[in-house]
Amino acid sequence: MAMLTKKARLTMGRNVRVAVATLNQWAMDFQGNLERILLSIGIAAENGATYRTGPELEVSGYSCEDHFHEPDTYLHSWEVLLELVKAPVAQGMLIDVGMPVQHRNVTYNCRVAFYNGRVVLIRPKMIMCDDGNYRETRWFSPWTKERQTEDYQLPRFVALALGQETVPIGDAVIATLDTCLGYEICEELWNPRSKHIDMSLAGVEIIVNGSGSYMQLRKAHITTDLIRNASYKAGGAYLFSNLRGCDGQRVYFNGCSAVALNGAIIARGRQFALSEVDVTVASFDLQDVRAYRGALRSRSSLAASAPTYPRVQLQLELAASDREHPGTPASSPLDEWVYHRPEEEIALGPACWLWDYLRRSGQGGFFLPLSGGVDSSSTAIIVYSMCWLVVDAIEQGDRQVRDDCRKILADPEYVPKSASELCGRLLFTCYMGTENSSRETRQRAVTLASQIGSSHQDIRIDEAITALLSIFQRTTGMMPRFRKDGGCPRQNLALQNIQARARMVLSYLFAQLMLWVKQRPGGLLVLGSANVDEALRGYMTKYDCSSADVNPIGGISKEDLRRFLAYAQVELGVPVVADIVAAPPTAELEPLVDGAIAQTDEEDMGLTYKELSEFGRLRKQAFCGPFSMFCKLAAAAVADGNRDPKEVADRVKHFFRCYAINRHKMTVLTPSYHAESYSPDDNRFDHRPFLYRASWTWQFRAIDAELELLARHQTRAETEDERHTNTTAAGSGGGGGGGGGGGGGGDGAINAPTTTNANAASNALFFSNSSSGGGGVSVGVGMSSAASAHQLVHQSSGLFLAGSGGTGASDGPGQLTVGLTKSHSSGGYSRMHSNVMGKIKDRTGVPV
Ligand SMILES: Nc1ncnc2c1ncn2[C@@H]1O[C@H](COP(=O)(O)OP(=O)(O)OC[C@H]2O[C@@H]([n+]3cccc(C(=O)O)c3)[C@H](O)[C@@H]2O)[C@@H](O)[C@H]1O
Ligand SMILES: Nc1ncnc2c1ncn2[C@@H]1O[C@H](COP(=O)(O)OP(=O)(O)OP(=O)(O)O)[C@@H](O)[C@H]1O
Ligand SMILES: NC(=O)CC[C@H](N)C(=O)O
Repeated sequence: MAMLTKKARLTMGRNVRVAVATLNQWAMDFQGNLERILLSIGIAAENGATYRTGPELEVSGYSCEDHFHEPDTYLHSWEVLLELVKAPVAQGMLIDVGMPVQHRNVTYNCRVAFYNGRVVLIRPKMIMCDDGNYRETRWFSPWTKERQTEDYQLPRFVALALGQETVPIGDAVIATLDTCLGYEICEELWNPRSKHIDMSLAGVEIIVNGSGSYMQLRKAHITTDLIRNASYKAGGAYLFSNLRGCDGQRVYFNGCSAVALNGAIIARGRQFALSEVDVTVASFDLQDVRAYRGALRSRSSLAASAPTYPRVQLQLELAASDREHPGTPASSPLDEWVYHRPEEEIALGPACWLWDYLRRSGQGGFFLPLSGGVDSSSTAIIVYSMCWLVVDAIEQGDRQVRDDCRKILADPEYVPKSASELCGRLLFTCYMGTENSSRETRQRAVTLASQIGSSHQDIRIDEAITALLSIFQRTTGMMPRFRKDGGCPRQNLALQNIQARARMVLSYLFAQLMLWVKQRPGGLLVLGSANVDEALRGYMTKYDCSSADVNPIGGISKEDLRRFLAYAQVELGVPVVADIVAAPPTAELEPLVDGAIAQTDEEDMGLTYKELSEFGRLRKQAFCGPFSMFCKLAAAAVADGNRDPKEVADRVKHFFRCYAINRHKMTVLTPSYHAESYSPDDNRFDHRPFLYRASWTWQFRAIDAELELLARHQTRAETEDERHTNTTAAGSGGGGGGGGGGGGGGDGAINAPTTTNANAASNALFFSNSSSGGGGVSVGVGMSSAASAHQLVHQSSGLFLAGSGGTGASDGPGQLTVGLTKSHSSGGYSRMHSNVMGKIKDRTGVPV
């Protein structure tokens, strides 16, 4: 007991209690943004925090874009800041907010810190983000004067109200009486020269990151890994605060605000949620930072010579409340952070984004043309998932969600009874059959609607199509015919497209009037449901039902949608999904043959959805033109021995031809939720021309030359192979191929070939990861004779093996990463292909 008391006394007075806010802000909504920031400050105060931080550009909203060129945006941001500085709830706490600031005619993306009625520091972002959907340098300049500050002249109305003329702006940190705090704004963490490194070496103990990081499938682990690693290597506390939700653009900000201490996450917020304000509070002992850093000897010797930072001195103790009311326990490291699987991310992310879109658009619900196929069914189920989230939030007492729901439904007393009951009010689905529609799809649509509770209609649209065609016939005297009736491809296609487009026209009619029919005010948003692969290939009719108001699945691949549906079948209880997934995707625009579907998407496209995903990733993530895409795929095909390079060439050419012909469709793609890193959305994410020479003459010629070269290599290899086989048979007796893999012994052992594959002779290297020795490697080459590692390295112009013998690596000891480059005398190509563990990933964590 005596021991305990002593220990408690020793740890008293050094615990800092901090709050990181997750806010669902809205670009240009200064009123709403102010209210949400104030609410977060209030919650931080209630929880005893002495410091509150929030997301990037939280005052104006992140996605103001060209509004950042408008002086009004800066004026209104300062007006909001003044309200915050003067707010009673903000007194006694160190607070910073993200907002745009103009200084000497240059605009910066800043954090503005204030304390007890004074603005104490403006820290501009020093490394901007221009990847993916980001375009920060279009509006902001980075602060480039390292470790320097200048005087910022506060706007007159702020200066007069606060009695303060200037504040330091620049690369400085804040020193309180008991610790030191510095800023690293969003991309500064993602950059190889992260700012936390120099700051932590200079003794900054708390690193604060206000972010605007958006969701992409399979990306959530990255921020957490970066934060954890930053605080693991540099020691100290890392406070990460992110936006969440749709703030007026195609992206969904990712939440996941967190606090890390010395390499462990000690508090975290949710990734997906409907609530507008979440505050994550954590306590940590400053002495733990000092102890951890002191024990890192290599860090200490670097820190001893690290240059210092300008420090803004504040007469404030961050641990004051702990000293005054001792006994607050420090937060413990959390158990492992469990990430949502991609199918869960699809169930939650687009659902939350749709909710924000719906409530902020002022519309009364959604209208969805439901075909009973994978795409429109996924869209319907995402709306259903949204209804689950809404019901859950209301049950948890979220008044904002309840009020938004009542406003959308124009029913001031409404309380939802269940997700499907709410879905019946919010979602209007419609099957629009023609004589080409099958009984099965119609039935699936009806069943799905009944299982999720949507308000469903089943209509025939043949009359409309006949009417449109008769106008054409009356005018031209000609009537197009389907292929099966002797029509040419042009006629066949025109007859398909008229059905698809008529659906779009009818969709807008129903969307506008269905609430009138139900005697509710307002209209419905039309939902589109073309997936990312169809867009990439252009397998869709321009201005058909793929043209809508918004599309929750436009950034998601068919493969991922299938996974999502399998998940929804079980988790959301929609049994009909099993039939929907099992059915072959079809447009049902050509006549049925004996009542059965005669047209399938994959046959029509000449490509499978799986191939489209692969091509899409290579085009966008690996930045492949036709030639290097062919080289990569041909190398893989040769290595696997399962496909002829000529066939690969044909498919790559077909893909690029279709892509080029249809790229113009991307210019009118329905705005969709950004989810996939290979999205072809040309609004922001994938900037390309929309008028191409579709024959790709130069590029395809290069493919043909490479094909020829491969064929020559193959013939030579086969001849050599034959010669070696004969020699071996004549009595050498040693080293022949065909041994099993994995024979690596001690560290770095490189063994004899493990595989025989005549096809692979000139191209393929096989690596296997030894489990028997740390970092043991066995290498096999597709030649039947024994070859030494020396030879291998010699034959390939570059061969990289990275073996880790460390313990505790996520894939266990002996993990390997292998890259191979090989030059051909004819101009050369390179590959990064043989990745044993399948672990080569792009920046977003997607295997490439
Ligand atoms: N470079 C360019 N810039 C701007 N516009 C360009 C253009 N090239 C052609 N155009 C115009 O584009 C139009 C042709 O495009 P569009 O009318 O869409 O027609 P189109 O692409 O020829 O045909 C539609 C395609 O989608 C398939 N489809 C239809 C319906 C449903 C589904 C499904 O998802 O299951 C698939 C159908 O089998 C066919 O392959 C023409 O008006 C043409 O003049
Ligand atoms: N019979 C139909 N009834 C209602 N809507 C339809 C019908 N056929 C197509 N649509 C709408 O047009 C969109 C594009 O049609 P398409 O034939 O390309 O379907 P898809 O992209 O394969 O999607 P799905 O998997 O939903 O059939 C569909 O997602 C759907 O919203
Ligand atoms: N706003 C930013 O600086 C974005 C940083 C980072 N690349 C991300 O995706 O989160």
